[in-house]
Amino acid sequence: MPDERPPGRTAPPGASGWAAPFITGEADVELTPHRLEKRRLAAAVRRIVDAAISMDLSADEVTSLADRLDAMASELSDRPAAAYEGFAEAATSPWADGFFDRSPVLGEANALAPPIRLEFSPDRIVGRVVFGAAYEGPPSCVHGGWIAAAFDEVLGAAQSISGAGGMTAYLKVDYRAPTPLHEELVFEGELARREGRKIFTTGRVRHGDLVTAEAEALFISIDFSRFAEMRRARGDEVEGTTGDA
Ligand SMILES: CCCCCCCC/C=C\CCCCCCCC(=O)SCCNC(=O)CCNC(=O)[C@H](O)C(C)(C)COP(=O)(O)OP(=O)(O)OC[C@H]1O[C@@H](n2cnc3c(N)ncnc32)[C@H](O)[C@@H]1OP(=O)(O)O
Repeated sequence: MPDERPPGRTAPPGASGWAAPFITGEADVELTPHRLEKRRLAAAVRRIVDAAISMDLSADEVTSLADRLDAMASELSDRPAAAYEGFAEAATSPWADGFFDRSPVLGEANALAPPIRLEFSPDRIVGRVVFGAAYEGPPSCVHGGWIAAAFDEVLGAAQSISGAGGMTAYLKVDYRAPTPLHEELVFEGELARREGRKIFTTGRVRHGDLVTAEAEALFISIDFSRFAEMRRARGDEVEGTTGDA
């Protein structure tokens, strides 16, 4: 089991495999005021993105808003990027900010993320989300690439039910019916089977009673020292390796 948890995170009674402590440990990471403010900042940026794509503005209003936001963006991009720790999906998440805050799909502190809210149970992962205007593909429908990204994440979480975790080898999506924007969607993911390093998962997304897409994905569990290598390549200082998945 990798030993990259922050100090103080403990596995709950009965947890097995490396994944369960990571997932259930999410709740142990303190929601500090700083972390909550990062989430609030991302939520504000998300609203700006939504408004920028949806609002009916005159040309002058567009120019005025673009000037103000452009100035703010310049101010921010002049600041150096902060170093962060972690790996893989956690790589997008510094430990201090919990496991998923920076995820591009789940991250409440990442304005790019819709975000999807995951619920973990021993046999199933459920992800709830409302995609806004910025995610439009066909008119008033969610872009298929975002549906695939959501499945990658939900099935990526479902793989951990196997007690191991790794990278997506393939992801197949069957789009059955248009998936609406601005409506609650419920993604589900389960472990189908594990054969050695191969972890097979299946899932679907529902809008009410209607299944709008189904998916299957294969994940290959990997030795987490490979994440340590990727982090070194990124320029992180990484001590030792992290053990097997
Ligand atoms: C990220 C991990 C986090 C885990 C966390 C879990 C809990 C957290 C909860 C929740 C949310 C987070 C969830 C996030 C999820 C997002 C994940 C992504 O989006 S990952 C980015 C996209 N994927 C890549 O970039 C992979 C790129 N590919 C590779 O690096 C390699 O190809 C890799 C690691 C997949 C396999 O390479 P090899 O060298 O380790 O192993 P070889 O020997 O090639 O394959 C092993 C076996 O698998 C089969 N295999 C490999 N790829 C296959 C394929 N595409 N189709 C069928 N079989 C395949 C092979 O034929 C082989 O089978 P035989 O042992 O010979 O029977």
